[in-house]
Amino acid sequence: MLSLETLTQRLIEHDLLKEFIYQNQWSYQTPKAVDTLTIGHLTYDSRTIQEGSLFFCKGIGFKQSYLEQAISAGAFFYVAETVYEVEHHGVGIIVTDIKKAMAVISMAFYGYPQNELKIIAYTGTKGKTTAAYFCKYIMEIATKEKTALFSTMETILDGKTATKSLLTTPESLDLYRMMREAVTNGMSHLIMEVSSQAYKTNRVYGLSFDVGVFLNISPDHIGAIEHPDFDDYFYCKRQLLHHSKQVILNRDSDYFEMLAEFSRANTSEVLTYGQDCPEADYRFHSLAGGEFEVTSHQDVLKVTGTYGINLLGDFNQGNALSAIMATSLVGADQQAIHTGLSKARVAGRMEKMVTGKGTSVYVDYAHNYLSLQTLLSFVRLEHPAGQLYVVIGSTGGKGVSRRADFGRVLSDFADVAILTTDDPGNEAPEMIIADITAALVERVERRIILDRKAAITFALETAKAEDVVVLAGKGNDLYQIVEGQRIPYEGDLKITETLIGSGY
Ligand SMILES: CC(=O)N[C@H]1[C@@H](OP(=O)(O)OP(=O)(O)OC[C@H]2O[C@@H](n3ccc(=O)[nH]c3=O)[C@H](O)[C@@H]2O)O[C@H](CO)[C@@H](O)[C@@H]1O[C@H](C)C(=O)N[C@@H](C)C(=O)N[C@H](CCC(=O)O)C(=O)O
Ligand SMILES: Nc1ncnc2c1ncn2[C@@H]1O[C@H](COP(=O)(O)OP(=O)(O)OP(=O)(O)O)[C@@H](O)[C@H]1O
Repeated sequence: MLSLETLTQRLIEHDLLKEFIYQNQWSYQTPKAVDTLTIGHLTYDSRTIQEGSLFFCKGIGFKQSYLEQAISAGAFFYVAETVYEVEHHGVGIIVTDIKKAMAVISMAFYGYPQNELKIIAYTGTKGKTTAAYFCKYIMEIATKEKTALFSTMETILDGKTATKSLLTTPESLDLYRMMREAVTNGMSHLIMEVSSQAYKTNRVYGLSFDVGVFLNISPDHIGAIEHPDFDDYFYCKRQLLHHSKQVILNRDSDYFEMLAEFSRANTSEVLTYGQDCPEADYRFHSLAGGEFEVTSHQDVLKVTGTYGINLLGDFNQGNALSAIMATSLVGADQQAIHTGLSKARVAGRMEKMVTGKGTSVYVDYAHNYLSLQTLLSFVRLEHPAGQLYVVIGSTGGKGVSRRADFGRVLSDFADVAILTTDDPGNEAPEMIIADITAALVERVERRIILDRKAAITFALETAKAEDVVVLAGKGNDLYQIVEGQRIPYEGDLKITETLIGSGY
């Protein structure tokens, strides 16, 4: 519940209020006749109105007819950036920025649940989900299942029940609604991923985190519906550093010095980590068998020692170290950290299988330059002999620059590129593939097989024992996005398991 009076105060504090419209009159003050009213429900979807709802008119695809539908379904309040010529007996609240206003109103409506949670927030081009899951496994033990999670893959509000997420970072209204639900469920901690889009579209406007972790940065998400250029992408991403009480930075990240400067401008609580990096506050060194050793000149967190994780790749050890530091900062002890990390699994990330004839097969969610480059260089090091087969496509409608990037990375590492379908959206997969092959050097053998299952089957059939097959891009996605629809897909993992089971 929220009184109209409080809502007005909050909007004024944030300099967001333009005017009220009530009975065709405008005013800057709350209209007298309604200033004692309270708001009992918020929504930005005209199909979910309740009697007396406040409706947010927001979004690129917004139409006046949605407001008309909302009013006729009983919305008494609407918030918008412009006055709409509609028949309305309720209150129009006109603001300068609808997404900021939605964030400010939502946090007030849900009673500032962020103040009742210790929040770890992750950003970076790659590794957010993996590191968030490392934290989740640790905090599950440390808090006895009182940790919520908002990740790209799943949302957990009661410490154990996972539902599929729609966005990496939810819209502000959903964010605060879910935080409140988590608090009501007894959660004390929250781990969340913060995308660059979340800052660009003010989903996290006004929100501060207890610990903010910046993993890495590399050009991505640049295109018509995301960021106009790298500068904008990087600017949005580094906003996390201004909104975190304590910051953890990866010394091995590009632009580290700049990130450190931004962080220090906001907080003196900056900790760094890195691989075999003497300047880092915490360093990790890879040992045999997937273990790694953490050392520090001054172990304020009391976390030095040897740890083991199930995920391959030294980059995942870096992700794990960031999780060790972040969870320690919010109260996890070393025992919980050890146990949590040893149990952690992240579906579709670095899952390795071996076929009957002995070919190693990796299923991994790598779907941009940084991740594919990291993945293939790791696989090359692990399997220096034999040919490297890569089954890969690229998404339609967004991240267009990834296609040429994939061509370049495949040129550097792959022997055989099997080009296939990966969420083509409204584009023809053949055209996406043509963009990839345009950047592919002659040396790399190529084969176009649009049906992804057939492409995987071909790779497993053709690769010899000493060869290695990488199935990149889809991770554990069980759908293909085609023309706005999620079409069910068996999944790279399941297909591979079935093929191996049937004698491959
Ligand atoms: C730019 C942006 O923030 N887009 C999100 C945003 O869209 P929008 O505000 O423009 O709204 P819209 O979908 O155009 O619809 C307009 C409004 O009409 C309403 N409506 C619609 C139909 C109707 O009958 N009645 C009605 O009221 C809708 O509820 C909506 O409020 O709000 C929608 C939910 O209301 C999201 O689905 C949508 O995500 C888009 C599709 C999306 O997928 N964005 C991606 C790029 C994204 O944000 N990705 C990042 C991860 C990227 C990374 O890895 O870094 C993420 O955080 O997920
Ligand atoms: N620290 C890292 N550096 C480079 N690549 C990484 C790192 N961590 C993970 N990856 C690669 O990126 C892929 C995706 O990992 P993950 O899902 O954790 O990242 P994400 O940041 O959540 O990605 P997205 O924004 O696409 O959801 C992994 O499958 C792996 O190939």
